[in-house]
Amino acid sequence: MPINNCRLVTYSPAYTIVPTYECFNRCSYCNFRSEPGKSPWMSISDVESILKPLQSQNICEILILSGEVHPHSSRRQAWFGRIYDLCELALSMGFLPHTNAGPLSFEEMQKLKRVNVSMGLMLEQLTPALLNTVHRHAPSKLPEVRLQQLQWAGELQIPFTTGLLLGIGETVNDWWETLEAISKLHQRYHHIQEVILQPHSPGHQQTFDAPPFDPHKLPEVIAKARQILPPDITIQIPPNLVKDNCWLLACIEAGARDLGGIGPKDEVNPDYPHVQEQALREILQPAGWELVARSPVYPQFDTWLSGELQTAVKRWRKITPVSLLSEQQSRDFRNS
Ligand SMILES: O=c1nc2n(C[C@H](O)[C@H](O)[C@H](O)CO)c3cc(O)ccc3cc-2c(=O)[nH]1
Ligand SMILES: C[C@H]1O[C@@H](n2cnc3c(N)ncnc32)[C@H](O)[C@@H]1O
Ligand code: MET
Ligand code: SF4
Repeated sequence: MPINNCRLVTYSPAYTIVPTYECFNRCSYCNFRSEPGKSPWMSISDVESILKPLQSQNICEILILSGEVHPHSSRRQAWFGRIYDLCELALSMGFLPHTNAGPLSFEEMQKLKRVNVSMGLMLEQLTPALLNTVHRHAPSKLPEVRLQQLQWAGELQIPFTTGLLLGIGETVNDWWETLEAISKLHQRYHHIQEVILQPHSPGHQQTFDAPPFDPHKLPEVIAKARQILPPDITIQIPPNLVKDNCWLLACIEAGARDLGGIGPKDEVNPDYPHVQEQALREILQPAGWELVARSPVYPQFDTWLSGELQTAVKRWRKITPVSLLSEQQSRDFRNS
């Protein structure tokens, strides 16, 4: 089949490191957090022994996903320092780090840019109504704090991942408003590489008593998001949270083109095992979609990275057929 007619869907071969599960926020849908002081922090040598055997496994991304220490806590500096050191270690071992550790100060973001090829933070939903419900005890989820992160990422030229958590008590109109806000910031800074549309998926620990987001609604949300978002932003959906294969395909037909980081465990949704590469291929191929590995930084952002990071990324570009990806992106762009 000529390359032009390939229909491509990407994913990032990834492994997740959790510096700590402790978090001063209590989002009521969370199945990840533990109480402050109750989760030991990962040491550099712990992580080194985890990463060593992964070096021969074609895993490119190390996702650093963390619970949060309060910005005014006396432990904040040590927490941040640990995250920085873990990123530096992963990089020195040949991996490409992507960090989502909640909201950071401008200076913290500036420092982490040196050791991350991209970073991320979900907007969840911008409506302040959630501050009385799921986010009542989660100061990090203040809409203005989250939007500020996206703006700083733009100012600092950090390739950025953001997204919406669907089904946490928001209205349909709230989806479009949150997507419009992402769109607006991207038009100013051109820094958003992907938007995750994440269906709320109840787990064993959460106190928020609501059903999973109805997967039948997802294709419709994706189609409208595709209209609102600029064409150079990729829409990502997590395949482990869209159980039915037909609906996964419907999401792709509706405009999703990426399946996110895939590794041995989804730390955020531990009750929903990641669907592995081969199984995904078997769902996609009969419908004419080819699954392709990508790196955690999209090729159009390579020039925003330091020389050292660019060298690390180039090693992976040799194995990932990015020429195919750029081809698809420009095609999607033309068709939009
Ligand atoms: O396995 C997961 N990966 C998650 N990732 C990883 C993500 O799929 C990749 O790190 C990016 O696509 C970069 O390759 C996130 C990254 C972010 O920046 C923000 C939110 C998430 C959420 C999840 C998640 O719930 N589960
Ligand atoms: C890392 C991201 O994971 C998402 N997240 C947190 N809890 C859940 C859940 N129960 N179901 C789906 N996604 C969740 C949030 O959007 C957070 O920002
Ligand atoms: N605590 C961060 C956030 O909510 C990232 C991990 S959430 C499980 O944004
Ligand atoms: S979702 Fe993130 S911020 Fe909220 S409690 Fe869980 S770890 Fe903390």
